[in-house]
Amino acid sequence: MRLRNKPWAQDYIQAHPEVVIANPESRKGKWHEEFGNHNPVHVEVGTGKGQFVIGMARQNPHINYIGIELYDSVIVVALEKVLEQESLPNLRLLNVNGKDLTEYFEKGDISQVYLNFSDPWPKTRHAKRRLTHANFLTLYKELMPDGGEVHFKTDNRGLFEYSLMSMTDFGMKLQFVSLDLHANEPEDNVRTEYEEKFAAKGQPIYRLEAKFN
Ligand SMILES: C[S@@+](CC[C@H](N)C(=O)[O-])C[C@H]1O[C@@H](n2cnc3c(N)ncnc32)[C@H](O)[C@@H]1O
Repeated sequence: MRLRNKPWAQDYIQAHPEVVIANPESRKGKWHEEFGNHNPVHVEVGTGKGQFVIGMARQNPHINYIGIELYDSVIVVALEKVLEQESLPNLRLLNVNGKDLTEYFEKGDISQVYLNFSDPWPKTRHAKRRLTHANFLTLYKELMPDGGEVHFKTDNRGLFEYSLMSMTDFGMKLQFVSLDLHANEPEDNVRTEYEEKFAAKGQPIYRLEAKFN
C-alpha cells in the first residue's frame, strides 16, 4: 500500500525485489523455490520496521522468515536495515495486507505466525481489523499444518485479554502466557522496535503462544 509521506519508497522497494518480493502470488505453494530449501517458513504479520524478523533470521539461519507490512513508508525502513546486513538469505519482506494471506500462501506454506504489538483497534466496531480476530485466526489456520502456532506480544492489556478470549473461543490451546515477559526475559527473546520503546518506559510486555488443533 502506498502512503504519500515517502514518495520514493515504492521506487526503492521495486529496486530490491530480492528482498521485497514483487509478485508474491507467483510464489504461492513454491516458497521453497524462493528460499532454495525446504526449511520451515515463519511469518510475522505487521512487521513494521523489521527489527524482529531481522533478529530472528540472524538467530535462526535454518528457519525462513517473511515479514509482512501494509505500508511502503514503513517497510522501506525494514528494507534499509536488511540491506545493511551482510547476508540474510533466509529473510524476505512483503508489502501487502495480512488479510489477503491466502493470495500468497497455501496450506502448509507457513509453519508459524508471529504478531508483535499489533494495532489494538480499541473500538468494538473495528474489532475485525485486530490481527487476532477470529477471521484472521481462520486464515492462519488455513495456511499452517495441524498444530501450527501463533506467537503474540503486546503492551496493550485490552488487546491481550481480547486475544486470549478470541484464541480460546477458536479452540486454540494456550501454551505460554506471560503478563510481564521482561521480568524473566528468555535469552532468545528478540525485541521489536515497539517492545524496546515500551520496555524503556517500564511498561509490562504481555506474551502468549497458542496452538491450533
Ligand atoms: C504498532 S506497529 C508494530 C510494528 C512491529 N511489529 C513492532 O513490534 O515494532 C503495527 C504494524 O502493523 C502493520 N499492520 C497493521 N495491520 C496490518 C495488516 N492487516 N497487514 C499488514 N500489516 C499491518 C502496521 O502498518 C504497523 O506497521
